[in-house]
Amino acid sequence: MSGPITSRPLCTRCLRSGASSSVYSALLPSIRTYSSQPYDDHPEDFSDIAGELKRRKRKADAKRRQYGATFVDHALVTVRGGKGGSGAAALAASLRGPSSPCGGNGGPGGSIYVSTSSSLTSLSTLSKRLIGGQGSSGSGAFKHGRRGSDLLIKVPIGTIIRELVREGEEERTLREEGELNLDKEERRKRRWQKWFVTHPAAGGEVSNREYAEAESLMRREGRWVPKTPTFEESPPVSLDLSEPVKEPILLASGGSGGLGNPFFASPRLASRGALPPTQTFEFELKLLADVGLVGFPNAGKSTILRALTGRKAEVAGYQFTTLNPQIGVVRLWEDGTWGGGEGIEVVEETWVERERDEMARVLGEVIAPDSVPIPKLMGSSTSSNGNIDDYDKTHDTNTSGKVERIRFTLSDNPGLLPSASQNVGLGHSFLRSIERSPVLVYVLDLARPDPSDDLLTLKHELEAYKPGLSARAGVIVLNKGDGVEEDEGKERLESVKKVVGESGQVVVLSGKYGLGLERLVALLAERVANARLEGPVQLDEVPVHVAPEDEVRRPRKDWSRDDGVAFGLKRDRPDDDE
Ligand SMILES: Nc1nc2c(ncn2[C@@H]2O[C@H](COP(=O)(O)OP(=O)(O)OP(=O)(O)O)[C@@H](O)[C@H]2O)c(=O)[nH]1
Ligand SMILES: [Mg+2]
Repeated sequence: MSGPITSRPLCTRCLRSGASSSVYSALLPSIRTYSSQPYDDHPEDFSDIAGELKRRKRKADAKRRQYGATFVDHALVTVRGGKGGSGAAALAASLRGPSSPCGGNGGPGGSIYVSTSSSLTSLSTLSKRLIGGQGSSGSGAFKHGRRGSDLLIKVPIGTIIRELVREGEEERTLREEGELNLDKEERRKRRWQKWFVTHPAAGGEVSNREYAEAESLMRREGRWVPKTPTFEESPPVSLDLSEPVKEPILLASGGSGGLGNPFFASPRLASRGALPPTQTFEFELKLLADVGLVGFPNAGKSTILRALTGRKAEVAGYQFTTLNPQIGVVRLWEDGTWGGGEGIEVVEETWVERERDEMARVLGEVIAPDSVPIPKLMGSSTSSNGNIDDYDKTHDTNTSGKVERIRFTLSDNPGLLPSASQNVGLGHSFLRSIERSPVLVYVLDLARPDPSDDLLTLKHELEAYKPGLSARAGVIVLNKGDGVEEDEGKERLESVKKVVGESGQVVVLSGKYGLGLERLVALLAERVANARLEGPVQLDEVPVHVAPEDEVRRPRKDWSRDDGVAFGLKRDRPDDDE
C-alpha cells in the first residue's frame, strides 16, 4: 500500500510551483504526492513507484469489476402523476337556518415533465419510479386544497422516450373487480366507497340512492373518473429529444382534485381526488455529438478531448478511466485559430491536478502549473526549447473581435474492447452512443507495438455492430507521438497508412502536449461541415446481436498490454499482487 510520503526529495514534476521546496517539505506529511510518470529526478524512489503502480492497478481492477455500471443508456421508468386531494364534506353552522355545505375542493396532483440538460451524458440519474406530488385535501369554509408539486426529469440531449404501458384507474378497477369475482351490486358499492368521502358527523349511513345520484351528477358534469384512452384511441407518447428542449414537455398529468360537498348540495358527500394512469416509459440514450472518439482503453481519448475542448474529462494511466461519454465543444475562427474551454495547458493526469489544487487549498494561493519540457513530435522538424510558451500557438481562447467559422461537439467515449459488438465490456451501450455521430475518429496509441492491428480490430468491431459504421471514421489519430523513437514511429505510421489506404487521413499528434492538434481540428471541421450538408444521420433500427446471458458485460478473452496489465479479466479473478 502506498501511503503518505514523509521523507523524500521534492519531485519537480509532481509539484510544479514556484514556491520554495521548504514550504512543501513542511506540508509533505499531510499530502500524498505521486509522480505521473518520470521519476528521473530522483530514481531512488522505487518504493513509491511500486506503490503508485499498485494503487493504479487496484483502481483499474475496481473499474473493470464495475463494468461500466455508471453509464446507463437504457432505462424503464414507471411514471404516475400525483393523486388529486379529496374534496371536503363540511357544514357551516348557521344560527338562523339549517347548516349549509361548505367543503372546499381538493388540490390537483402534480404533473411530471421532462426536459434536457447539456451537462448530462448518462441516464443514471433517473429513478425507476416517479410519482408527482399529491394534492392536499380541501377543508371547511370553502378552503381548496393545494396543488401537488410537479416533477421535472432531466435527461441528456439525444434521449428517446417511448411509452410502453398505460393503465388508468378505470382499467385498474376493472382488473381488480375481475380478480375478486364481484357481482354487479358489490362492484357499485365498492366504487362508491372508493370514490366518495363522507362527513363523519353528518349523521347516518349514506344511502345507495344518495350515492347513485351523486355518481350520475358527476357523470353528467364529466367529473366521474374518465376512462384512460387506449393506445388505439390515443397513440403512445414518443419523443426524440435530439435538440435542447426550450419548454419542459408534459409526460404525465396529475389527477384532478376531488369535489367538495357544495357540488353535490349534500351535507355528507364529497368526492375523492383522481388517481392518474400509471405509465411505463422506455428511455434510451443515443448521444449526439458531431464527432465521436473511438479507441481502446488508455489510447488517450480523454486527453484529446481535454486538449481540444477543455472539458474536464478524467485522464489517468489505467484502463476504463472513462465510464460515461463526455462531450465538449471545439470552436474554429476565421483566422484559423481554434479553442474551447479553458485554453492552453499541458494535459496532466487528473490526480496531478487534484493534488495541485489540494496544495493550493492548503497554501491559500493559486499555484500555476510549472513549465514543462515539451518533447518533439515524431516526424516534426521543429525542435522545442521545452517551454509551455511554445505550446501550440493556434490554440486560442481569446474570442474578442473574432468571427467564428464553425463550432462542433466532440464526444469522448469509454474504451472499446475486442468483442464489444457482442456486448463485451461496455459493449452495446458504448456503440449505441456513437451511432449518431456523423464523423468518427479512431484514436490509436502509437506507443503500442502494432497500432495497425488495433485499427483492424476497431474497424471489425464497428462493422460487426452496424455495417457501414466504420466508414464514418475517416480520420485516424496516432496519439502519443511524443514518446516514440523516430524510426519505430515511422514504421508504425506506415503500417497504419497501409491499412487505411485511400479511405482516410492519418494524423500523428500528442494530446498530452498539444502537438499536431491544428491539423486534426482542420480535418474535423471540414468533415463536420460536409456531414452537416448531408443532413442528420439516419438511424435505422439495427438488429443487434444479443449475447447469451453469461457473456453479457463479461469479456471473453484476455487482451494483454505490453506491460502485462491485462484487459478483460474475469470478474472473480483474484488480484495477482495482493
Ligand atoms: N506521453 C503521452 N502520454 C499521453 C498522451 N495522451 C495521453 N497520454 C497518457 O495516456 C494515459 C491514458 O490517457 P487517457 O486520456 O485517460 O486515455 P483514454 O483513452 O481516455 O482511456 P480510457 O478512459 O480508459 O478509455 C494517461 O496517462 C495520459 O497522460 C500523449 O499524447 N503523450
Ligand atoms: Mg478516457
